[in-house]
Parts: sequence; C-alpha cells; structure tokens
Amino acid sequence: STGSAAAVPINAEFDIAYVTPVTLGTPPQTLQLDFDSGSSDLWVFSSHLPTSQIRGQEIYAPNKSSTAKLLDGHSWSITYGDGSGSRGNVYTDNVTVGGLMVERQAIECAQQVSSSFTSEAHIDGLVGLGFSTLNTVSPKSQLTFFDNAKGALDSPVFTADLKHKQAGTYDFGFIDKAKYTGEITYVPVNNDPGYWTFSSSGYAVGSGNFSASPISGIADTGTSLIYLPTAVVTAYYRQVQGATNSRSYGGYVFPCSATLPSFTFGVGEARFTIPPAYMSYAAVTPGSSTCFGGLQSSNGVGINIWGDLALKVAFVVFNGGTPPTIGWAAK
Ligand SMILES: O=C(CNCCc1c[nH]c2ccccc12)Nc1scc(-c2ccccc2)c1C(=O)NCc1ccccc1
Repeated sequence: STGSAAAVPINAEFDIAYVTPVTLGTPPQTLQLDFDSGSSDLWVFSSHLPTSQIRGQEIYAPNKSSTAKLLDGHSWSITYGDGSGSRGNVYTDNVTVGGLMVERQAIECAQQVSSSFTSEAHIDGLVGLGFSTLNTVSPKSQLTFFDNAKGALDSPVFTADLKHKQAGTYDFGFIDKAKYTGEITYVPVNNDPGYWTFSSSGYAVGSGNFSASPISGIADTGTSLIYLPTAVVTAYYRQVQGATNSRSYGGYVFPCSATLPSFTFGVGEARFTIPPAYMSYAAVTPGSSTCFGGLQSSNGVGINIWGDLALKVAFVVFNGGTPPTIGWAAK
C-alpha cells in the first residue's frame, strides 16, 4: 500500500509549520495535523479539552466514532524544547492519511494544551514520525502511524517534499521520481534516542568556500528553523550588516532591509543552497523593521536541528528499513 497527502503551510507570510488532512474514526472526522519527524506522539485537540483551550481548532470526539476504543489506564504528556506541550488520555481508532489507513492507531486525546497551541488555530494536533522509542504514552508506549503502517507499505519509507509558501506533499511507501532531480544521496541515521539524526558534511555562507566539517543534527519537519553550532551561525551573521544576537528576541535579528547571503549545507558530496529570501523568517513583531533570522544557534537546544527551512530546499527520503537511512535530493 501507499499514501500521499498535501503538506500545506499554515501562514501565507512565512512557513511556520505545515499541516496535512488526516481522517480519524467512523464516520470520518478530518483534522489538520502537523507531521513531525522530531517527535513520536500522534496527539489531537479533542472533546476532552476545556473549551477555554480551543480557539478555532477542529477536535476529535472519540465518543462519536463507532470504531474508537479507550486504551484503559493509559495517559500521555509531552513537552517540547520550546516549552510548549500537552497531555491527556488515549484511544485507538482508524487513521487515514492520503488513502493509507491504519486500524487501531493510538490517538492521544488532549485534555490540556499549552497556550502556544491554543493560539495556533491552524494546527489541530501532531502526527509524530520520529522513532517510536520517543513515544510518551504510559504505562505502555505506542507505535507511530509510520511504524504501524510500515509492514503494509510497498517500501518502508516516507518522503517529505516541503515547499516555500506553497503546498508540498508527504508520501508513504514509495519514492516519486517526479519530485526530484539527479541522484538521492543516502547517509546513515543514528536513531538513538529516537530522532532522524544524520551527519551533514559541512556548510558555506554565500559564495564563500565550503567548510568541510561534519555537523550531526536531526531532520525535523516539526521545527520551522535551522539551529546550528555557534561557529556556523556567527560565520553567517558576520556577513549581515546590523545583525545582533538579541537576548530580548531570543536569537539573531537584523534590519529587514539587510542584504542576506545564501546558506549552503552538504549531505555527502551533495550541496543544498537556501536562497537569501528564505533566510529571513519574520519581523519580530508585525510591522517591525527588525527581522528574525531563519538560522539560529543550537547552543540552548542541545542538538542541531535541520528544520523546515532546510527541508524545503530538498526532497527527503526517511528510510525506515534496517538500518534506517535518510536520503537527500535536489528538486
Ligand atoms: O520538538 C521537536 C519537534 N516537534 C515540535 C512540535 C512543536 C512545538 N511547538 C510547536 C508549535 C507549532 C507547531 C509544532 C510545534 N523538535 C525538537 S528536538 C529539540 C528541540 C528543542 C530542545 C530544546 C530547546 C529548543 C528546541 C525541539 C523543539 O522543541 N522544536 C520545536 C521548537 C524549537 C524552537 C522554537 C520553537 C519550537
């Protein structure tokens, strides 16, 4: 079997996150969920949430689904590095993504969500696509949608074709040759503790020479920006007039009128270049002439993160075979 579904950016201005329609239960309830290779819980806004925590999101009501079953005595609680989080109870039900159905998928129903999720009206929950070792359900951890689907897939892979300010796709079970050019460069994945961790072969700032130094980081569709070591980030912002590392804004900012260099990263012998226009994320506050950079330091993060900003300049194959690998191709 295979599946294919759209990945739609939730904001016209800049790509904060991408959502994909997912149908849950019988009769089908459709929610817009953020596919997240940087975590491993499938959780949704649900009928168990206080209405004060729902602001425009669609909810999943298990008691309206004839195929929903309570996973008795199980709960979940997740906190992301940015301090956001949610928690609740667990049901199993049918979950369908782009024609691919998984029966008895653990659906983690939120009973509480943090304010940042309440204020994100376009995100009805997340579909974790990290390794199931990161799943937070207790006392028995649950498998991700991809792990549950894997055995039935033509090939144990999913691919991400994210785009700038336009809809891309997530495909399951096949590699669509029409979505990339040239060869796919595959590199090993270290799935301990459960992220899609790979080694980038180096980087270049603008037209500068390529610095061939391995950078270990995670391929994370759930994080908007790129978080890299300070040496890389200072080399980049040294080329940006007026750039500063702002404590108040929590990262590198610069005048929105500044000329930005491109940023190139390597995967094996392959090179991927993020154009200057993508490297400015947003004005720090609406209408401000100070802009927040798409490249930030991983100092406070603890790991390097290749988020949507890096993923959207490539076609990326998440190969869940044995051993797992990750493939990057131009498009
Ligand atoms: O959690 C994920 C992927 N799911 C994100 C779901 C999500 C969390 N708010 C969301 C808001 C909207 C949509 C999805 C999400 N990735 C990782 S690995 C390490 C860190 C981390 C660890 C320590 C410090 C910082 C990061 C994160 C992290 O917190 N990223 C989100 C972020 C990172 C920086 C700034 C903001 C968010």
